[in-house]
Amino acid sequence: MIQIHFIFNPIAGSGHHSFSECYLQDYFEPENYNINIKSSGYKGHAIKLAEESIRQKADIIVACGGDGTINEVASTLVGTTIPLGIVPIGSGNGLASNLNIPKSIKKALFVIKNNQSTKIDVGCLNQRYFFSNIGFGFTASVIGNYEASQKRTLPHYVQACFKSFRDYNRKEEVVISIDDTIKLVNPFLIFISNSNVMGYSMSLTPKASLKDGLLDVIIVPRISRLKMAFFGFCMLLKRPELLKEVKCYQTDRLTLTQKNRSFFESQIDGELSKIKEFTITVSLKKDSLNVLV
Ligand SMILES: Nc1ncnc2c1ncn2[C@@H]1O[C@H](COP(=O)(O)OP(=O)(O)OP(=O)(O)O)[C@@H](O)[C@H]1O
Repeated sequence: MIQIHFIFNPIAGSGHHSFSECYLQDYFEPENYNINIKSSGYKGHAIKLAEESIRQKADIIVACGGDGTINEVASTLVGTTIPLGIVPIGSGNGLASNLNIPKSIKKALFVIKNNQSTKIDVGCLNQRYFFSNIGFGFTASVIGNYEASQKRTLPHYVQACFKSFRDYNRKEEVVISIDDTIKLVNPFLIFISNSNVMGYSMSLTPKASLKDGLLDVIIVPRISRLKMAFFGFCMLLKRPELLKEVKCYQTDRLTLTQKNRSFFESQIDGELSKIKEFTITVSLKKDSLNVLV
């Protein structure tokens, strides 16, 4: 008997999805599968639910939600042999897009049933994991405004971008050490990605791969509002390098040190996070998560 656990975020995306045992039994027949459905009740709850599923000897754990839910569930599975299934019912669904997991729930369930897994790299920010991307500066500001809107839809994401475009004016100096290069930057944004999709099919790192053992890094220094608007346009074209100030790197490790503050305002897989450290190390664990694709 296969123990399959579904961890479902009821507020992900439109917030209109629900999963019943009866519905899932159409895909996972009761003769072969024991279905366990858990609903997360608050931010971070999916971590506890997934840890409980591991103790309950789940054979497959499925994250039903967006990149935030995937982050919570997958973080407990790094380094284990338990495969992660994904039903992408979030708003951005960056990781699922990179993995070509269909947005149709029915098709995503068939992918899980098919039981083909692949190993992907996992990003580490100090002690935390990320699977899609992390960002500082403007990208964290956008996520802050997006979360404040309390709605997880594309129009609210676009509104959050415009609000940050209008208001964002932070001055911070960060020392970045990548491979043998050390530089002091006053960034508009720093974006570090394992995946080639940010969410909503947009990308700042179209060449990133979940399997290449490398993180793709984009650093944009402080620029004028006109250039910010041009950069937004380049992002829609998936050609961020068209702005000449953009610096792109590929590496498996970098460190960021704040010059004047004792914390980093960041987004981790699309969730706002304040990191109370002067220095952070970002690295990669190669092939450390099994995902059903
Ligand atoms: N019952 C709940 N009430 C409030 N927040 C929740 C609840 N369950 C989970 N969360 C939180 O909701 C946040 C958003 O979830 P998730 O990322 O899955 O959806 P999304 O933002 O719509 O999708 P995406 O990240 O792909 O855009 C996560 O931080 C998660 O911890």
